Amino acid sequence: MAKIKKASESLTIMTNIVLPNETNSLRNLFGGELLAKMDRCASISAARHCERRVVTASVNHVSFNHPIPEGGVVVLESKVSRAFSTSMEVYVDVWLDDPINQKKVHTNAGIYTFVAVDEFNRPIPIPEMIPETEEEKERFAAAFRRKELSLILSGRMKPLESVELKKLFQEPQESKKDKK
Ligand SMILES: CCCCCCCCCCCCCCCC(=O)SCCNC(=O)CCNC(=O)[C@H](O)C(C)(C)COP(=O)(O)OP(=O)(O)OC[C@H]1O[C@@H](n2cnc3c(N)ncnc32)[C@H](O)[C@@H]1OP(=O)(O)O
Repeated sequence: MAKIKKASESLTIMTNIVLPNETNSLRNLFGGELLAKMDRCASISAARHCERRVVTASVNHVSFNHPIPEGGVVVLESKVSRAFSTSMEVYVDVWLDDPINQKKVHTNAGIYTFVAVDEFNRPIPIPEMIPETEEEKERFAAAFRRKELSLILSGRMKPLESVELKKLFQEPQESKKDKK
């Protein structure tokens, strides 16, 4: 197995048409259906990166920005945004694609954490990941903060133990001097 992989090697694209049994009373794609599709897409990206079995450890963020109507073509695109020791963050973007008018609307984004596990479901080390594009680099840079936040929210880390997250709430030394 490669020790270092590119973000693009985990790219996974899933395209579906929204069927009536997947919709809510407004005849838009039901949120829970979308979450399941996002989890499936992201888990394939995670497995592609680490070439191992993976489990979902947390769903860190999902935004619902635009409804997806019955009959709509929904495109999910996921990639590993950062690999840690045994866990990895996966970013999922969702678009509503109108193939007739050739328009694409970004409807959702989700951030998932997966852990690679062995046959006894114990976490195992995964390859490092290198971001290449500007977007991959931005997502990579912010992923450590998000991991800390997720660990704090799940009770696995105390807020004061965080490194990157804490920096967001600390005033820069320069501005402190200015106030004196
Ligand atoms: C060759 C193969 C080809 C395959 C080809 C097919 C491809 C197609 C793939 C289909 C793949 C199916 C995908 C099913 C996806 C589900 O549906 S899985 C079902 C739902 N999930 C579960 O049941 C998981 C249940 N939880 C667990 O088993 C354990 O809690 C876990 C997640 C394994 C963690 O175990 P643990 O003993 O607590 O381990 P611990 O060392 O504390 O943490 C491990 C890592 O997770 C991180 N972590 C733990 N919790 C969190 C959290 N809340 N937030 C952030 N990070 C966290 C830790 O920080 C640590 O990270 P690293 O610093 O090591 O990177």
